[in-house]
Amino acid sequence: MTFPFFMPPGVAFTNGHFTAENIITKVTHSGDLAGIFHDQTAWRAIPSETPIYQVEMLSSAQGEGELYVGTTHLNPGRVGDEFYMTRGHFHQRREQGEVYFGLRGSGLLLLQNEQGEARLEEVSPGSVHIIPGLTAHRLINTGTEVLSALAVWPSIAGHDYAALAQGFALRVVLHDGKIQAKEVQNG
Ligand SMILES: O=P(O)(O)OC[C@H]1O[C@](O)(CO)[C@@H](O)[C@@H]1O
Ligand SMILES: [Fe+2]
Repeated sequence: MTFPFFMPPGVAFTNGHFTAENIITKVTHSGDLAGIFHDQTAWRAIPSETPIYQVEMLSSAQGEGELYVGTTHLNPGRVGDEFYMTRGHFHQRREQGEVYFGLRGSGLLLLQNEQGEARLEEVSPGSVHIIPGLTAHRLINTGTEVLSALAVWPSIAGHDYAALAQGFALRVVLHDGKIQAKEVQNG
């Protein structure tokens, strides 16, 4: 399924018209991602206020059956040989899934189940991704422009970062000019 439309950053479609008042914007900087990237020396060399990604979401209702919608804009870049990525999370309510729609740029969606089995899906304009329940997810920008993806998820899902304190089972790096997924031995 390919969507012909592209929602520019900072403007959202709600109740049949575009408004900007009811958007919540959260920027994640390099300094917010301690321990996330493999090469800690390279990470420390990046100014902590360097923006890595920004999430704009609609301040919709909370509660059973309610949905959040948000767009993640992930900058291009690497920490050492590892591509910029989101922190990644399971949902607090593990059984809750999520849908991603690729809007701009090119990258990967890293999906990992509770048994530690990981897989990657390519994200590009028009791509659609079903994130099943019980599955951690992380967006990775392997391109040279901003990677933008719209996400829809249940407002009761919540974010469990602690469950991934050991990190994901795969890291995506640039090696000999090629994008490579490397298995992480010690998690
Ligand atoms: O919370 P993370 O792992 O930094 O991911 C960024 C955002 O991506 C989403 O999964 C979709 O926008 C949000 O729930 C999340 O806050
Ligand atoms: Fe999520």
